[in-house]
This record gives sequence, C-alpha cells and structure tokens, in this order.
Amino acid sequence: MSQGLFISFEGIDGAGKSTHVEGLAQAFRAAGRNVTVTREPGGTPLAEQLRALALNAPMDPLTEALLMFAARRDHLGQVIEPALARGDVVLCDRFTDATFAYQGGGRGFDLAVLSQLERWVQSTPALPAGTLRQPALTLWFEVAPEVAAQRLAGARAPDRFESQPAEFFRRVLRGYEARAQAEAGRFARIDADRPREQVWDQVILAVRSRGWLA
Ligand SMILES: Nc1ncnc2c1ncn2[C@@H]1O[C@H](COP(=O)(O)OP(=O)(O)OP(=O)(O)O)[C@@H](O)[C@H]1O
Ligand SMILES: Cc1cn([C@H]2C[C@H](O)[C@@H](COP(=O)(O)O)O2)c(=O)[nH]c1=O
Repeated sequence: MSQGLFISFEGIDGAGKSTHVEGLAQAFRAAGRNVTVTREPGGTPLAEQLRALALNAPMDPLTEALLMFAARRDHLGQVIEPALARGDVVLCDRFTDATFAYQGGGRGFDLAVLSQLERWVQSTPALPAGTLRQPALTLWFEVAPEVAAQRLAGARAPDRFESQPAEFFRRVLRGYEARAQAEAGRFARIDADRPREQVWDQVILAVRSRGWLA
C-alpha cells in the first residue's frame, strides 16, 4: 500500500488555485494513486454548515477563528486522517495556513491563540506525540490583490471575505509570506500572475521535484 500524502493549495481569493486541484488529482490518478479532493472550510456535512456561517454571517474575529478550527477538527477526523491512513493522496483546497493568513494577517487576530488552536486541533494519535498533522507540501499561489480581484469580478456574488478591500488582501499576503518563511521546506511558491498553462507547469514541477510523480 502507498503512504498517504497530504498537499494543500493556498492563496488569496481569486489567485487561481482551485483551477489546478482537479488537474493534479488526475495526474496522481494516472499514476495509479487514489485521490481524495477536499476543501476548507468544509469537506464534511458539519464543516460545510460551518463554512456557510463563516462566509456569510457577521461575527467577531475570535468566533471566526473558532469556526475555522471547529470545521477543521471535524474535517481531519472524518475525511483527512482516514484518507491518509488508506494511503490516499489528499488534495485540500486551503488548510491552516489560510487561518494564519486571513484571521491572523487579514483580521489581525492574535497569532499565539491561533498557534494554540493549531496544536489542539491538529494533534492526532496517528503521529508521534508533539507532532502536528500538516501538509507535506503547500502550493502557495502568489498573486497581486488587484489581479485576483479582476479575475473574480462579476464571477459570483462576493462573500464576507471576497468583498474585503485590497488592503485586507495585502495583509493576508503578508500572513502567507510569514508562514512560508517560517516553514520554507513545506512551501512551494507558485507565481500565479501567469497564464494558466505556466501556472500548471510550476505546480507539476513542485510535485515532480519531490519525487511524488514521474
Ligand atoms: N492563470 C490564470 N489567469 C487568468 N485567469 C485565471 C487563471 N487561473 C484561474 N483563472 C480564473 O480566475 C478565476 C478564479 O480562479 P479560481 O477559482 O481557481 O481561484 P481560487 O484561488 O480558487 O479562488 P477562491 O479562493 O476565491 O475560490 C476563475 O474564473 C478562473 O478561471
Ligand atoms: C480555510 C480558511 C478559509 N478562509 C476563507 C478564505 C476564503 O475567502 C474562504 C473560502 O473560500 P474559497 O472560495 O473556498 O477559497 O474562507 C479563512 O478565512 N480562514 C480559513 O482558515
């Protein structure tokens, strides 16, 4: 049986990350792997309900952060951990880096509290004590907020996050930068301000260079 592999996709709204999730899933399936495609917040019936609240209902920053981690706890227990235990490749559209970027960077919420929640929520008996469940690779789609906003313009009714001004997304970007610097080995920076084909080339290179696809 193959070993489970956990890959997350990150970036500001409209960076273009979801566009490449299914392509990477197909590449792994073509190589004979079982793939679980999922997203955060969401991925389980309960977490999808929490997603609808987090994206649409007015709330204070602590409530928002708690909802993200509550959804994540359910998602990890119901979907991610079982899939990894089966040996699947798990492709997750956003994970905890989004909380540090959006709630920490964007909202200015206390990073120490987020780190504590991360330790509680991502501890798992599947890993040695003191080790947290984290992606093996995080594909970080970096793009200027103005470019991302243009891509989303008119596409759908904006939610509580998508309707934030460019300055919010500049803070979110800085939040991602800080996480990428702190955990450089886990992050692959994708220059997402390029045509789709060139973005895809960077995605597949990041995976191949780690020996996970030929
Ligand atoms: N490289 C690209 N160049 C131009 N447009 C793109 C590119 N990649 C994706 N798009 C378009 O930009 C829009 C947003 O793409 P996508 O949904 O993949 O972004 P996202 O990062 O997943 O956004 P969100 O987090 O808000 O769901 C879509 O209309 C998509 O077709
Ligand atoms: C996981 C997570 C997500 N968010 C925000 C980021 C996005 O604006 C939405 C999710 O929408 P998408 O179209 O599926 O990208 O939620 C957040 O603020 N904090 C998080 O932890």
